[in-house]
Amino acid sequence: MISAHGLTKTIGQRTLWEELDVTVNSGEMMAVRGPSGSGKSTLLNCLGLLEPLTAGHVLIQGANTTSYNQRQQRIFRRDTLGYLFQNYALIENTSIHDNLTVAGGENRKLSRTEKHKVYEEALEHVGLTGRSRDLVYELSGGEQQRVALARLLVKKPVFILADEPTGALDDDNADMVISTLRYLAEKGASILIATHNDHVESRCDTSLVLESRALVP
Ligand SMILES: Nc1ncnc2c1ncn2[C@@H]1O[C@H](COP(=O)(O)OP(=O)(O)OP(=O)(O)O)[C@@H](O)[C@H]1O
Repeated sequence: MISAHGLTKTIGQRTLWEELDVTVNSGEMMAVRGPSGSGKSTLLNCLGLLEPLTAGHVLIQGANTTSYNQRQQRIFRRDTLGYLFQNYALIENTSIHDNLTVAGGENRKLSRTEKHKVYEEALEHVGLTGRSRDLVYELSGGEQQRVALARLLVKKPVFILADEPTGALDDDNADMVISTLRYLAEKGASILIATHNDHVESRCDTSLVLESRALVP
């Protein structure tokens, strides 16, 4: 579960959002909506500890992540956080298999044989059975997003941030993204999805709408 209170982000003279409260229970998906520039990606980045909040605090599974030092942040990103991007964010010049090996999470403690089984199950789940030696840069966009989903299935993060994950995909691949995220929610994850897509929002449990805010004079 994520429970965040009083979130404020100011960049230069501009306050993107102020005194925001965000709660996503374990098992839930929340859509983050709002016009372009309203700060959806920035909110996700702040919750993922990729950039600092101006104010507010965040509890994830009861731990106050806002007070984490750099080492704790690294461990959080390695073990707790899963990220899904519009541009897939894979290591493009290597194989699908190699991209799964960097998934992190509890998985890294498994034996080689056990890992292989986990990878194959994840690839089967996203319709890429037997493709683990394929090179990422030779895959279509939809297939690359399936690899990114497989990486999440391998890692099983309890907190997932998805930034426009269906923005560049056709309907079938977009459905694959949402149904896989739903599967991960059913396994206990809390998920935030920044999206412009009404259909994606309709598949979420709750919505958070950010407003476009004018520049402070
Ligand atoms: N590091 C930064 N330095 C300066 N401005 C920034 C920085 N990060 C974000 N911004 C600005 O903050 C605003 C919000 O950006 P953000 O990408 O979070 O919006 P968004 O709602 O995700 O937009 P979109 O829907 O177009 O992806 C934008 O005007 C952006 O230019």
